[in-house]
Parts: sequence; C-alpha cells; structure tokens
Amino acid sequence: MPPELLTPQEMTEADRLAIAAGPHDGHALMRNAGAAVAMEVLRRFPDFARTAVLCGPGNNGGDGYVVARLLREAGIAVRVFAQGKPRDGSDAALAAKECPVAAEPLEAFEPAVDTLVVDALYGAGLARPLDGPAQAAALRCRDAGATVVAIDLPSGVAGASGSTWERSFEAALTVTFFRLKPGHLLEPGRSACGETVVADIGIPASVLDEIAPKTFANVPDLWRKAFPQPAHAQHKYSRGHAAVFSGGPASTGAARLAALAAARVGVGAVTVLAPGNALAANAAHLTSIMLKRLDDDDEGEAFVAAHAPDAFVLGPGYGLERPVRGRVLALLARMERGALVLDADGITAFRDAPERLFDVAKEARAALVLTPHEGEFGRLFPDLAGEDALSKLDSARAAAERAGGVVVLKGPDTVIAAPGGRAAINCNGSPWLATAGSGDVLAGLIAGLAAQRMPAFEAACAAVWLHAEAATRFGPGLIAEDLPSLMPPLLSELL
Ligand SMILES: NC(=O)C1=CN([C@@H]2O[C@H](COP(=O)(O)OP(=O)(O)OC[C@H]3O[C@@H](n4cnc5c(N)ncnc54)[C@H](O)[C@@H]3O)[C@@H](O)[C@H]2O)[C@@H](O)CC1
Ligand SMILES: [K+]
Repeated sequence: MPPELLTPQEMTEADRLAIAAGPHDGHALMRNAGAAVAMEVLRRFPDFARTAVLCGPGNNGGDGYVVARLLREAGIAVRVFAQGKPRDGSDAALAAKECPVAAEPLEAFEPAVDTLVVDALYGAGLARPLDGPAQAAALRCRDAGATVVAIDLPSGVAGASGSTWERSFEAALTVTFFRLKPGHLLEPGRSACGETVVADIGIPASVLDEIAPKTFANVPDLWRKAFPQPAHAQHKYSRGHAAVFSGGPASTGAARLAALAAARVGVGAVTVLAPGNALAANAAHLTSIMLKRLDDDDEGEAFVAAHAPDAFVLGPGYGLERPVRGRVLALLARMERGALVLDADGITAFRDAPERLFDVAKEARAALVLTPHEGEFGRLFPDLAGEDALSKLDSARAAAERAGGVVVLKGPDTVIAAPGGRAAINCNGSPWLATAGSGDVLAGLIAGLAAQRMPAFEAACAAVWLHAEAATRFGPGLIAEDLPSLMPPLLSELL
C-alpha cells in the first residue's frame, strides 16, 4: 500500500491533473474504475446469482452504471436502483446511457441474501448525511445482512474524516481508486469499509508531486529510510542512550516495560532512573539495563549533564505525588537533541498548565513527543477533544501544532501528527493491544528509536507500527511483557 492518503478535494485534483496530462479523459477513468470493481466482484463473489447496483446522481453512480453493464455482459443477473439522475453531459450520464439495464427507483430496492449489493450511491462527493431513501437502503441492507461491495467508500462515510453522520452502508469489500482517503482508515469509516482494495485506474503517481499530500498511511515505506541501521564501528553509546523515569516502590513495572522496549528496538544503552526507595524493586528485575538513583532535580540535571541521554520517557507509573512539571520543563530545556516522550502521568501533570509545556517545547532543541489516549488528550486539549466537527486527524494535527511537538493520539486508529501538518494514520492496529502496560511499551519504543537519531515523527510512526504488528502477529493471550521480545523478528524483516 502506498503511504499517501488523499482528501476528497485532493482526489478531485488528482483526477483533474490526470485528465489534463492525458491520455485518459474523465469517461475513461470512470470506465477503468467500474472495470476494477466488476473484476473484484467476479473474482471474490462468484457464488452470487444476482446483483443489485445502487447508483447515485454523481460520478460514484457513474462507476455503478459501468459495473452494472460489465456484470450483465458477464452473464450475471443485474438490477439497477437509482437515486436521482446524472447531470446531462456528465461522464456519469454517458455511463448510464451505455448501461443496458433500465434503472428502477431506489425506493423499490429490497435486499435479499442471495443478492450481492454494489453500493454506488455516494463516494468522495458526499457532503452531508444520507437522505431518506439512501438512509433507508443502508438500514435495509444491514437488517437483511446483505453482502455489500462499496465503490470508493461505503455511502454515508465521509472521505476526509471517516465520520458517518448517522448510519452508513457497511461493506464487506470497498474498492477505491489511486490512493486511500483518511476515511478508509479512521473509525467508524474504517470498520464500515470491510476489506479495502486500492485499484489503479490510470492516474499517474506523478500527480502527487503537485498535490504534495501531508497525510499518510502508517506503513513502513513512510519511515523505512530513517530507520536506524547499526554500523559496524559503533559502540554502545553511539547506538544511543535512552533513560526512563521510574515510579515509586509500588509502581516500577511500567518504567521497566518502557526500558526493555527501548533496549529491544536497538538502542545501545538504557538507564532506569529511580527514586531511592524504588531502587531495590528495580534492581531485583534489571540485568542489562542500568539503574541510577535519582531523588531530586539537582541529581537529574547532573545525570543529564554527565551522560546526556538522547531520549527520555517520563510518565508511565510515575505517579502525581512528586513534582513533575519542573522536572520535565528543566529536562526539555536542557536536552541538546533527541526526544522527551511524555506519557500517562507525565501528560496528566500538565492538565492545568499545558501552555507552560508547549512554550518550552517550541524553544527546545529536543523534540517533545506526547502519547495520549483519548482521555489524556482531553486533559491537555479540552477544546479540541470537545469539538465534534474535528476528526481525529484534525484534532491530532491541531494539537501537534499547538504543542510544538509530535502527538500520538492512541486508539484503534492511532494518529501520529507533527507540527507543520504531517500526519499518519495507523492501519495495522490490533485489539490485543488493549492490555495493561501496552502504552508503556509504546513510549519505550519511541524513545528507543529517537535515541538512535531517528527524527521524532518517524520514530513515533515506526514505533506505533512495530507495536501493532507485534500484537497482530502474536494474537490472543498477549500481555505487555511479551511485546519487547517480539521486536527482533520484525527488526530483521525491516533491516
Ligand atoms: N473523474 C473523476 O472525478 C472520477 C471519479 N470517480 C468516482 O467519482 C466519485 C466522486 O464523484 P462526485 O464528485 O460526483 O461525487 P459523488 O458521486 O460521491 O456524489 C456527489 C453528488 O451527490 C450530491 N450529494 C452529496 N451529498 C449528498 C447527499 N447526502 N444526499 C444527496 N446528494 C448528495 C452532490 O451534490 C453531487 O451531485 C468517486 O467517489 C468515484 O467513485 C471515478 O469514476 C474515477 C474518475
Ligand atoms: K459508494
């Protein structure tokens, strides 16, 4: 899967540029789109005796008329149910004219289990909630358990945001064209798409030079070039040094999970920084990972000055009893490079004064990386979290800009955003990651990669991908302790 994602406006622009460059005109692109869908239908659903193609008034409907024609030519029993008529002279009107199947009104459509439904009502052009007949058709398909193949997007899913207003169609397969849209990867759109296939319809990749997309699917091709490659002549500190702050004696495990994850992702040295009363608990469980006593800020400063770790993790299991803000702000101001990953309690500590953190982050040489789940996100960015009009992508992007740092907004569709507008949506998420300590591991992976000089945005993207990939491959029974040791085979594949 190519990493670029296009908003519906960018996709319209891609179509326009492709048509301008030739050789395909709009009608040819539409025929290619319809042919790609018909091929997937014939290949994947050979057992359906009948097909119902639901066609809307725009180009999505135009694709549907092409599909209906091709399926009829292949000997399949096809009925077409239309909402509205394509505009005279449009590509869709031409496709409708070429279609030998007479259209019936959408209201007459009744799904049946032996009938495959092709949803060509609305695609990228959907601008408002589905209206009456389209909404009713979506509900009838759900109630009947109909198998739906969606063209471009399930009707009712917004391409830019994955939001579904009310209820959208729910597809078993979605066939889209040229590049995915954010709505294919952001929930609830992603679940509504079922499996998603991206078909080539003759739009050349060169149109992307002009469009310069800023949103990406989080696939290895997005960050592979920046992934740390160990060189022969390196020693342990030249492979980076990550440090993790431990909580008190009763909550040391989170820091060790993060530390182990940093070590397993290839960093040369890892240190756990623990208060005196948590030294014994940590010492009992650490072997290759170093342990250093750290009770107050002076010692923290001295340690940073002497060893200059390239990345820090602060937050997992840290607690809110000790002063956090001063330590974070001093550290960030002092670091010469690398990244400070702030998670869990490290985020919550700034709930009353996020601006203080953001002001320091904007001036810092090191990168700030915030890894909130939805709840923690709301503590730092209550206005963004409460704004229904913003998609998860919009919120993460606005937060990164405001914070002057990378924001990893976690969930089944984790979004990673950087100041300046670059953002990636993760697409290999696993339900098995919803387990205690999994976030601590993620924070450690980010720090481990950032300590090896991977830029913070790429480090966060790679860590999110590795974390999810490990969980997906392991499957049921996963606990956070398993995750670090699942890294080596994934690293071998990447390198
Ligand atoms: N040359 C092109 O632009 C190509 C476009 N393609 C297809 O074209 C689609 C986009 O076409 P369009 O931009 O025409 O958009 P759509 O076909 O998705 O629908 C837009 C039409 O529906 C109206 N509309 C929007 N929301 C509505 C709602 N909730 N209720 C009722 N009417 C609503 C709009 O005013 C417009 O007339 C893609 O999804 C793709 O399937 C493909 O044929 C490939 C080539
Ligand atoms: K559709």
